Amino acid sequence: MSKIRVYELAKELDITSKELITILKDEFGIEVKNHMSVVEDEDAALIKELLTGKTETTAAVETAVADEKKTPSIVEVYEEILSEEVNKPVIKPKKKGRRDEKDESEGTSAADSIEIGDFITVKDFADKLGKPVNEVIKALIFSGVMAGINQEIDFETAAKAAAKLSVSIKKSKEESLGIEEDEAEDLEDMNLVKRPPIVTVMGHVDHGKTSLLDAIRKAKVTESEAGGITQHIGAYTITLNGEKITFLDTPGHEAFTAMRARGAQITDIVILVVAADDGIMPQTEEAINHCKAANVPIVVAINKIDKPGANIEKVKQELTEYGLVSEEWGGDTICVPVSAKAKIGIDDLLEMVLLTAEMKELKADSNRRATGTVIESKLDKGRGPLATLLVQKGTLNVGDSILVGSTYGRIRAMFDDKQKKIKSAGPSIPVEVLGLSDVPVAGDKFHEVKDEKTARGMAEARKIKERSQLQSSVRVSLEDLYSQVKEGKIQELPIIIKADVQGSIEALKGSLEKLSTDEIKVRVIHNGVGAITETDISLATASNAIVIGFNVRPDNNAAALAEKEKVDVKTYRIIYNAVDDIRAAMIGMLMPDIKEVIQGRVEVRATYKVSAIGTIAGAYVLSGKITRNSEIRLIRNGIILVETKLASLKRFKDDVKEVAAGYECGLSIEKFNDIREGDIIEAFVMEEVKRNKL
Ligand SMILES: Nc1nc2c(ncn2[C@@H]2O[C@H](COP(=O)(O)OP(=O)(O)OP(=O)(O)O)[C@@H](O)[C@H]2O)c(=O)[nH]1
Repeated sequence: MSKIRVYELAKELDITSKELITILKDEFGIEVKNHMSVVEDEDAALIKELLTGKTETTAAVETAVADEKKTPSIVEVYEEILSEEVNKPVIKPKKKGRRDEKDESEGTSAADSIEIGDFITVKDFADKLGKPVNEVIKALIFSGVMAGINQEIDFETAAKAAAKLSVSIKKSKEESLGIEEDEAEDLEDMNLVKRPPIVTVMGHVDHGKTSLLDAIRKAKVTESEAGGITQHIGAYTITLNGEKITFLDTPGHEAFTAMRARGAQITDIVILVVAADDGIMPQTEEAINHCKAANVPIVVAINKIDKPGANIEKVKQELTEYGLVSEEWGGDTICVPVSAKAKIGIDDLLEMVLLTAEMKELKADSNRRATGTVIESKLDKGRGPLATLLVQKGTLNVGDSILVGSTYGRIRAMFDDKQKKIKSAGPSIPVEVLGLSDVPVAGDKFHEVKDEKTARGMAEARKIKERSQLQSSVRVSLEDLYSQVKEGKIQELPIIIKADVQGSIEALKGSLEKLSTDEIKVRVIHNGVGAITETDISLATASNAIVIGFNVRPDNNAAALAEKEKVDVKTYRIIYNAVDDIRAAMIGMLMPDIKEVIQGRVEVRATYKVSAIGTIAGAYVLSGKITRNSEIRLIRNGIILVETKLASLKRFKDDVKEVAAGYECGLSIEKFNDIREGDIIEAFVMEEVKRNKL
């Protein structure tokens, strides 16, 4: 293998030897002594690619920015649109497929329908449309994308803008870079063959998810295949009676929801583990709701049947309350009694999984270009970015070029779940791959494309797009529900309800679901008693739902996550108000509202009974502040017990106006004496907020 010295390579790249040594160490994990050390040719090629890649991206961004400054600036176009709006308040949409008479008189040859590939620059797009660039940029702005004349836009963005210009648009086969996402294509395809099911294990904490995954792996992998210990790469495949099953081996619903939140639904079947001595618990219920929301079939593993307290029939009874009626009782839910510990029923369970898979007729074409999803990824010091990919269609081979989210690469090496080097992997097979330019994000899709240059070009175009669209992700919120429905962005309003008692949930659920109209369906996808938790927020993120709390509050982690993910969380004390708000939001009549602003959180650390006054709390301000005039609510285990005002606020013996975070205080609450150690007092004020005008 040929080699190049550090100083030679540095010269070629126009950087100093010292800079190159740092890059070698930090980005590739290659330690070299000095400028005379040698670098393998393959490594040198990768470094060159990395550095030129970076320069090209920067150059592309700079060109885009420069273009925006030249003809015409986006801001100018935007201002023009605004002034047009003022002079001409009603814009009549053009009839689809018909040319505008203005167009006719000026003699522009506007097209009725055009074909483009996966990506196109704004300028080329305008040429194809036969429209002035200004007009195209305007249409793009109306579809929510700010793009300069030389910036590349993808097919989807172009399609939206074209629709605004009443031009129909098709993907051209020749210009397409090879991303074949069209599901319909597969249906027509004659090459479909059976593929293994992809299974996730879910269930309540300690019900035995990990033990079951281990039991399956040990029973089936080590016994049948030489090689022994399985590496954890996020997924593994087992064989039963010549049939394969792929397990995603991160148990629990976090992984499942995280994937769905990124739009990746990879699980075909869920094994729901329920401990026979414990029955259905809150996380079992959550898992059931996750599966229902994702429309994934469940096979129930009733675990721990070796335990003296095991009661299989009781579990089946409880399952019926969630609409899962076992087969023996005339339903269609398969329940298999197992013991992960005593290794009972494992084969039965796997057979039932295969049976369920057979009913689903899972098929894929293994002869096409590979596509699939990233299961796990990490940066390995020595080997660079590593990713576990689950192939979903086609066959992935060593040497293939792939685009993964906004990273790319050429597969240098591929390993199976036993760390055995392999050359190719077909549908439903997980593989660990080497050769990506960066660490991809779990849940991202990958696509094989024709060559590495194409992969890189597309990855860079995606990065630019990501930057320009960073702000504009669509999240459902009551404030702009109406406009989202009108624009056809959503047809369903999924809601998660958390409340202090089951009775309120039932009442709220009934009233809310009755609000459904032809245009928008209101659907409660999950409900539960207790505080709003992080899991509720991640389910909301994954399902684009809003969260309604009735007499309960989000805990700290949930509040932080909701803010980060921009999930709309609304809390109410009166059912009527909740129903009224949603009804108003659906018809675009949500009025300016009074919004509460949290001032601070205070923890009760001791209580004293004083006969003339009642209960006094010794408390500590955890965050923000509390003031004498604050409105307050007393929260115990996430549930609101009372909402009222303070009767007194003291520091030592003195009455004070406010106490800040980090200080202790004494307080009593108006007409409320049941204060206990550990209670949280939330101080807030009400402020009027303007809602978005429609
Ligand atoms: N007797 C008995 N114990 C079991 C069985 N399966 C699991 N356990 C025990 O139950 C406990 C919890 O099992 P895990 O596999 O860690 O449960 P998990 O659902 O993965 O728990 P988390 O990962 O914490 O959510 C462990 O102490 C296991 O040894 C079983 O079939 N029988």
